[in-house]
Amino acid sequence: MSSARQFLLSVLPSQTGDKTDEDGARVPSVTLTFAQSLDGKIAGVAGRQLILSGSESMLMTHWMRSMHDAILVGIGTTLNDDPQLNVRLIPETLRQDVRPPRPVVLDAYMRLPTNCKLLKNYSDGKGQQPWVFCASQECSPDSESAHAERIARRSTLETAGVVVHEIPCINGTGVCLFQKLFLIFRYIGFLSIPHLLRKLYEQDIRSVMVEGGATVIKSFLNQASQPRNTETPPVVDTLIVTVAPTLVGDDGVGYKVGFPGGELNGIPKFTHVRTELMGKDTVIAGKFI
Ligand SMILES: NC(=O)C1=CN([C@@H]2O[C@H](COP(=O)(O)OP(=O)(O)OC[C@H]3O[C@@H](n4cnc5c(N)ncnc54)[C@H](O)[C@@H]3O)[C@@H](O)[C@H]2O)C=CC1
Ligand SMILES: Nc1nc(O)c(N)c(N[C@@H]2O[C@H](COP(=O)(O)O)[C@@H](O)[C@H]2O)n1
Repeated sequence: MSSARQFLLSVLPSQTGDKTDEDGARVPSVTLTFAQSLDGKIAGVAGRQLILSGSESMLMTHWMRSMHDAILVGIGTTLNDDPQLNVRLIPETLRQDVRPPRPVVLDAYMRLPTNCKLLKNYSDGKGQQPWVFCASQECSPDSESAHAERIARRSTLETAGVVVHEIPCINGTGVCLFQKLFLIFRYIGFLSIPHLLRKLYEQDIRSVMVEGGATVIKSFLNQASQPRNTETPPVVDTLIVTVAPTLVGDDGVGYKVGFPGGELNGIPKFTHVRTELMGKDTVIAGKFI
């Protein structure tokens, strides 16, 4: 067995399919993963895509993709990188048992371009049919033209081969009006991650690998920091970060953790599990507690 595969099997949770959220609803296990430079950047100036991972850790990422039912990115990454999110690097002889993962895009306003690689790969048989999660009607402006535009976008995407799922946006249910207005303003166009995970489980997704980008990483780290009762597992189970021995500089794109105004405000509790050298890169895996 390849050493990257062994590493992953030792750090990823076994897929029992019995994970539940705070309200007892079934949800998939979540792995958050990305590659960063020594100075904590995930992309170059103005978001330019950087190949940070060397061949060994990139192969590990493809093995990781093969061990998850779905690979999720935000629309920012899709527009910027035009990613494929499939399993290409595993040697042909070992690929027979690999089930291609489902590409999933968080895309509140259905901006996914119909000429993207995800759709091209699907039509060429090189990837699964992509799913877009968009904002449900109640999160969208309530005007006739906005309604018509939503229907038109959905129809364009579906005709191009996308499966569109509607879920609510972050709306501050259960908080006071002031906080609610703050949340709606701050997270405009952000989909509710608890609703996303439930919907994914309903669609037979038992494990999801979240690849980024910066905004999505912050959202999932924030979810991992949410207070919960002791029996409920964290929303994000595993964090696997590839650290490349390179510096990008202050103009590169980093990711943020937590919120100002409190030492541990929004910073999830994390415990180290294993570190492995893969070629030039260091791959660090840990769990949230
Ligand atoms: N080094 C690495 O491993 C990776 C680097 N990247 C880089 O990240 C950059 C893209 O990052 P971003 O622009 O921040 O885009 P992103 O991929 O994080 O997408 C963010 C967008 O997704 C939508 N969204 C809907 N619901 C959301 C939610 N609950 N939470 C967060 N976003 C939600 C919003 O429109 C939001 O603006 C690119 O430069 C790309 O190259 C992306 C993935 C991995
Ligand atoms: N593991 C890893 N290392 C890097 O150096 C990266 N830039 C990324 N980026 C992620 O992979 C997506 C591209 O995937 P495809 O090769 O097109 O399948 C990119 O959009 C990021 O999500 N990851």
